[in-house]
Amino acid sequence: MLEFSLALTLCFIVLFEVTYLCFEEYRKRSYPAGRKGVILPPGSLGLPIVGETLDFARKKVNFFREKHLRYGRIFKTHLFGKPLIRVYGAENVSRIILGENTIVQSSYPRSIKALMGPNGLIQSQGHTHKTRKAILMKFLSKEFLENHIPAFRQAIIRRIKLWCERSCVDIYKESRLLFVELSVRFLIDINVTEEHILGIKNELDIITENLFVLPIYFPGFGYYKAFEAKRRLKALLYQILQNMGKSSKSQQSVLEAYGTCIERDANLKVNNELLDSIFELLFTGSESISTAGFTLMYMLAKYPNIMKNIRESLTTQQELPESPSFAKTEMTYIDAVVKETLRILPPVGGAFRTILQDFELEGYTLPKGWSVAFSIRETHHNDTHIQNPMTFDPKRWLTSDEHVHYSYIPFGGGKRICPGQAYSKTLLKIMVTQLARCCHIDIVQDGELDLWPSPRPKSTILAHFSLTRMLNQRI
Ligand code: HEM
Repeated sequence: MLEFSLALTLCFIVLFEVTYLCFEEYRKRSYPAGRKGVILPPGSLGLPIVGETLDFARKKVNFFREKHLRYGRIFKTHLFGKPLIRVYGAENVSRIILGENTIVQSSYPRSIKALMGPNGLIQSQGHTHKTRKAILMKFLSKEFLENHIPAFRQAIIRRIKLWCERSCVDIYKESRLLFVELSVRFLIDINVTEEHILGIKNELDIITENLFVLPIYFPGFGYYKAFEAKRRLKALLYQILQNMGKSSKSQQSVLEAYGTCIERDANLKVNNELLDSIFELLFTGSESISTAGFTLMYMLAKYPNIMKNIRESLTTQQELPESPSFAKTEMTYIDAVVKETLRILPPVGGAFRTILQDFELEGYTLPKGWSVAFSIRETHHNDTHIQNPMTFDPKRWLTSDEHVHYSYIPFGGGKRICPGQAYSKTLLKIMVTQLARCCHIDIVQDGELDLWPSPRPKSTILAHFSLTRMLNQRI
């Protein structure tokens, strides 16, 4: 009898959910139709509820490419249960970025929101977002980073030495390990053990692999695996934070900043909110930068002339990355290599927003309640302000004035601009400098790249690192 009532209740819940989804679907699809003057962007909303998600899952990046080729810079579709408008191009992107909190609001797919939890920066809005971000930006600023440059440099050199001792190296995997290590040491504690770093990296890997999945919390499903990995990771962080306190004051600062910001107990008492925030920072702080580290190493190995140019461009001053001038703003050849790699292979392909009120782009209405995504990758590859966009040419940033606002946006812009921009550029520059000064990189096993959700090898890419000069040597 009990089983029968349970089954009946379950049926009722499922029926209710399906009816609700159908109603929501109908409401969203029909919302703008029939209203005078409303012209929706071209494209198709596909099947009810699933929309065009299945087609997208099959084609990934080619899905967007094909649609943009067919419809131009703006089209409508229906992905992950929501109608979506996708745009690219400096003018469209700037309208969306600058419209934060007025016409649009930052939003992430449901699976990411649930994983990150409500306590972090990415889900906060308005005043809370502004305060948290200001504090974080201060501790990730160039000035603050300069104190840490010698420590970063040592950690990078140590990894490069290990790569040179091996016959070949999986550059994607090693880049992840390097940047997870740097994030953990910088954001949490310099003294974290190698074993803990490996543990954190393994859990982050599971989360990354299961980020864009159906939100089904049941053993065996990707969503469940990601949540379990987050639970284990938080337990690991708890252990590390409990044992902390012996590390240097400057190393505690990022943590302190976040702790204060969420009104943590003054003497480093670890609570769930703090763990969620540290988790978000660790995740965002190692995900995109390790992709950038991988693509940079790949480009350096693929284009030996770029390595040669970097070596030639290194003056004695620039060879010492711990010198303050390293973090200055003038464009050097190394800056240009980093910048061009982030342009041609942006680690974050685009960003999502929820539309708060109807507005127009290119003569089309973007209706309230729908999602809009601006594409960073398509803007970098197709924007008319950039000449020969598919050519990898770092020199373009030295010789011409190609930078038109919002045609180059690897870190986004406006209120939601990436707070890790200075941190990432500094670390990537140190890595490139050390590699160019002391190493020769040969690809031993090449392969194609997948661009969704971020650039990564379809199958393992192996490289051989050989020392051409002693690391750690100042000349
Ligand atoms: C090459 C490396 C990186 C790239 C290309 C990158 C890219 C981006 C982009 C495009 C956004 C904006 C998303 C949007 O507009 O919705 C963003 C946001 C964010 N990034 Fe990064 N990121 C990188 C490294 C980092 C690092 C190292 C950290 C942390 C230390 C970090 C933390 C964040 C956070 C917390 C946000 C959300 C900001 C907000 O909502 O206000 N990122 N990132």
